[in-house]
Amino acid sequence: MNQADAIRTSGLTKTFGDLAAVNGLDLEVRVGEIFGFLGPNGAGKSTTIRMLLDQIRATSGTAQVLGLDIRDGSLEIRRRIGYLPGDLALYPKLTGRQTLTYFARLRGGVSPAYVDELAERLGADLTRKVGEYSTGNRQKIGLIQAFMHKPELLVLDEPNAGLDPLVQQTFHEMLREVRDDGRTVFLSSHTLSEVERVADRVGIIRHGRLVVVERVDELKRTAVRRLDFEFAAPVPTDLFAQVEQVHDADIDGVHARVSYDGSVNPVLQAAMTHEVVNLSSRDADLEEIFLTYYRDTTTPEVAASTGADHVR
Ligand SMILES: Nc1ncnc2c1ncn2[C@@H]1O[C@H](COP(=O)(O)OP(=O)(O)OP(=O)(O)O)[C@@H](O)[C@H]1O
Repeated sequence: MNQADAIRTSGLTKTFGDLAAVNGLDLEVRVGEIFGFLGPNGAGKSTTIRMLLDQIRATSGTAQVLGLDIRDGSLEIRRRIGYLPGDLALYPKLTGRQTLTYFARLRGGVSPAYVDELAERLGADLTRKVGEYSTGNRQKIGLIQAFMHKPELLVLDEPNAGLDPLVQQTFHEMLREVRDDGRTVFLSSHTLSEVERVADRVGIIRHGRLVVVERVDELKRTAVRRLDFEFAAPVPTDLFAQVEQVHDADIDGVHARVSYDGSVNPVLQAAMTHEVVNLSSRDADLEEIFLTYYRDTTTPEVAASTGADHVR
């Protein structure tokens, strides 16, 4: 194992009956990076995390977290990481403060002053009973307990749930500080915009398989680009149908919005068969590349029966 890997999985697989929730996952998360684990609902993100934390057993494959085998080293792994589960269960009769004190006692080595600092930064109300909390405040308690012992690795399952934009900003600052400290963040999300803002690299998972791992800046560089045309007269709706580089062409009379990748020349050549009066291009948009990987929204079962499981 590479010393620089905080998480490494090899052929990690979990099946539930006929369903391969996670299918042959090969993943490397490096020490000191913020890694975004991105995929729509049901893609296999939580199942992966639960295997890494030994909450469920892999059907096959192996994995190490902080160099430790996920089965043999599970106790030490839990001690050394901070974890925010997707379905955080809290005792409703305790206040936020009592809840955090309880977690801190279980862990040991937590500075109360640091807990206060985190609570203040996130604007968490620790005085009320957890049962009376909003989703956002519950999430803040979950984040504080994950961060409070300054773990080497943070594993966060959908951490943004219920956080308002200002708190999200603070939370992202906290993630960057963890990275600047040489520690690692593994962040699962189905929201591209969240991951795009904060992650160094992303892995996109779909139907239990990793379809791409890439640096965010590189994804942006190679992402789908957009040209908006205005023509002198209405153009046929299939004007770009033969252009291989074109992903989508939305043509409405004299206006055409075209997304493409690769060379722009064939796109322009097709457009120039008509009189162009205006042309604007837009920067690469990660949302579009994300959609490229998710173009097929059919379920695995349907995809298997129609053979429509194409990832571009
Ligand atoms: N205990 C289980 N028994 C049966 N199927 C399960 C179980 N846990 C998860 N699954 C299925 O495995 C697939 C992956 O689920 P998982 O929760 O890992 O997805 P996810 O990417 O985390 O999505 P979400 O954001 O909705 O939590 C889904 O089809 C889910 O229904």
